[in-house]
Amino acid sequence: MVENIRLISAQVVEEVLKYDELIPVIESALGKFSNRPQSGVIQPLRTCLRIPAVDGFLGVMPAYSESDGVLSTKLLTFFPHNSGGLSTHSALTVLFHCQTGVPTAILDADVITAYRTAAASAVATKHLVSGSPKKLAILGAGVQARSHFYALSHLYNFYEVTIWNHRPEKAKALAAELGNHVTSVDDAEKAVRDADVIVTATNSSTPVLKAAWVKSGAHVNAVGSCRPDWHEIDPLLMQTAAVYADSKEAALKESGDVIKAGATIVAEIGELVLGKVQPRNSETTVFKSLGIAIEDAVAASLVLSKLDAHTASTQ
Ligand SMILES: NC(=O)C1=CN([C@@H]2O[C@H](COP(=O)(O)OP(=O)(O)OC[C@H]3O[C@@H](n4cnc5c(N)ncnc54)[C@H](O)[C@@H]3O)[C@@H](O)[C@H]2O)C=CC1
Ligand SMILES: O=C([O-])C1=[NH+]CCC1
Repeated sequence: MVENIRLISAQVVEEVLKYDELIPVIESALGKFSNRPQSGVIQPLRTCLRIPAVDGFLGVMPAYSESDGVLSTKLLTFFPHNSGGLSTHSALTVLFHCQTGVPTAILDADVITAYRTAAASAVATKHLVSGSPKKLAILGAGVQARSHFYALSHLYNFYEVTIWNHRPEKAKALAAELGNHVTSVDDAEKAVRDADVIVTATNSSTPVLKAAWVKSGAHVNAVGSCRPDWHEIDPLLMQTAAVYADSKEAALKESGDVIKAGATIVAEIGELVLGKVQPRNSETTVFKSLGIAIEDAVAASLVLSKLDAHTASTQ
């Protein structure tokens, strides 16, 4: 059995996974997730095994989508104190044959996690922001900061992009890598001033974004602090903005931003995708992203179908 399992490296994933294909796939998955089980999606809340010694966790994230023909589980570790070039998140996705249950592939899921999370934020932004946002601000300068820049830039032509990080040298390096309309800003308040779209993607356990800094009508993709006792957003913003989530169940159990602020979730992004809920114009919005297993399942399936198409075209 093990000899027939395909092993897909991060490098191969990076070569084939493109936002023009991934964003619609994630959009469809979010819709199906919010219409489960009728849509054929089955996905429980992930199991997070805490590792107190390193302040981290091991997450187990199974998902099944009948219509996509995909059964998978992602195994993910978050070790926030990793340093010296070692990434804080490590992930594998295992795919199984839907009829036989036989494992078919193991994918390095580091790149998938970076891309599918940013693709979900792109979907949320598309449904919650009207018109053409001009300024993007990113708090954090790690893996998710980079993937969010590319996914959101795939949808919009930002005139200005600012990056803040608690270690300014990382923000400077990322800004230099991303292009000449991207600048690093040492003060988080200045970085988000007048921003139309804000991304928070840090490992902070305390708020990095204050309500008073956010322009009225702006949209925030709140990507970090996926733990019930960590928060990255000022509770006042969570209480006053219209808050959306990828999963209401996950937001209420896993998100310190939601739990500590006692925030109300207006709707899931999938409900917007399905047209079940209409966004209210011009309100300040927050997308509380936790990351859901169905995103990993369909992204992994997309990678394999791209590889299969490539193989077929070269035979
Ligand atoms: N919603 C989702 O689906 C996903 C969420 N995440 C979360 O997004 C966040 C960022 O993830 P990555 O970019 O992969 O991590 P990373 O480790 O690559 O980057 C984290 C960034 O946060 C900064 N940082 C670390 N400690 C900080 C502190 N105390 N205050 C302010 N900034 C601090 C680092 O300098 C770095 O710029 C994490 O909280 C992670 O758990 C990650 C993957 C998926
Ligand atoms: O869904 C995911 O992969 C993650 N959510 C929080 C950390 C990683």
